[in-house]
Amino acid sequence: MTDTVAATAERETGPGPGTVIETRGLTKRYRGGQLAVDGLDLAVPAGSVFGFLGPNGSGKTTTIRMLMGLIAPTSGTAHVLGRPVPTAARTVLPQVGALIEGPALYGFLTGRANLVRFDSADPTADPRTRRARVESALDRVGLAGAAGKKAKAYSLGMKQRLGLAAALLQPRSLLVLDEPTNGLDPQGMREIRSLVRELAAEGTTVFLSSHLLDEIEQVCTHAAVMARGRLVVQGPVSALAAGARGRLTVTTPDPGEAARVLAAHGATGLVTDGDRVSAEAPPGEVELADLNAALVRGGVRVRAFGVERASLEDAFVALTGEGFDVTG
Ligand SMILES: Nc1ncnc2c1ncn2[C@@H]1O[C@H](COP(=O)(O)OP(=O)(O)OP(=O)(O)O)[C@@H](O)[C@H]1O
Repeated sequence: MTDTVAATAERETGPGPGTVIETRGLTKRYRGGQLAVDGLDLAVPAGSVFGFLGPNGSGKTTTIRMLMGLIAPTSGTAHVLGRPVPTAARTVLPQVGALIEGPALYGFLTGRANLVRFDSADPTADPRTRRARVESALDRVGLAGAAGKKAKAYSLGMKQRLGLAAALLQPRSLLVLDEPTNGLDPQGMREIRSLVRELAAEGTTVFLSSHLLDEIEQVCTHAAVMARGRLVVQGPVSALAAGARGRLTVTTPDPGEAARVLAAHGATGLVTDGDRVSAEAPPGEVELADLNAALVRGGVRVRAFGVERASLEDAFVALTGEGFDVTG
């Protein structure tokens, strides 16, 4: 209700003060005719870690490229930090750190020398304080020890961190990261995720795309879900997951009987897997204790009984009717 009122007010006055990225009807049709992004209305709140989630090909990179002024939308509008893009891209983008499609590094230069190069390419960067900025960015991403090595000797994770260091040479109000953990090993993923959390704790809004649901659940406060170029849903991660009901799971040596009793009590979506029987969690008015009592009355020996919290994956499946490639 409140959201509707706020959304209406926003529509009349342009982007809200607390919104760092906002799009209206943003659409991109590539020259070949492919409709990559279709009428996208995105609202990224300031201070959020915003996950832009969707399977490969759902339009995430195309959206990010429009937000960064790299390609023009076919129709619709986009505002970044309150300014329209691509029109105001030159004034707004210096405040945005971006890591898109892997950093452009020179393999024959050291990590440090790569950063010096990035910093020198920034006309607003004072050369007298360059060294300090570079060292602080290296330190920030945990590369101070490896700064003297050539970039071609870096692991993928280190290259990704060097790219982030480049994005962090200047203080940024917004970081836009396209699949920042793609191709990284679990350790590399953990490092990037903890860095994202640290940056967010300092007040930087982070917008990151991912096709990994568990990643979004681990680091993001908010998320938008894309499927085939369209926005499926957006909002706080907790609310998205809560939108899907969890699953009731019974562990028992009598799974056949348990399934029969649950079905007799109206349970739907029954799945039996060894000694575990699960079903859609019943609606709120059904008292779980009564269901458990019915199982016991029916002669089912219950080892464990409970409702598992719904995950964002459950929400995605419920919303799109599609499975999700969770492991990448
Ligand atoms: N330059 C292009 N010309 C034509 N079609 C394109 C172009 N770039 C992307 N597409 C198509 O647009 C759709 C959306 O692609 P996009 O790269 O934005 O998705 P994505 O969600 O970022 O996926 P991925 O993670 O695989 O990059 C896909 O069907 C893709 O094939």
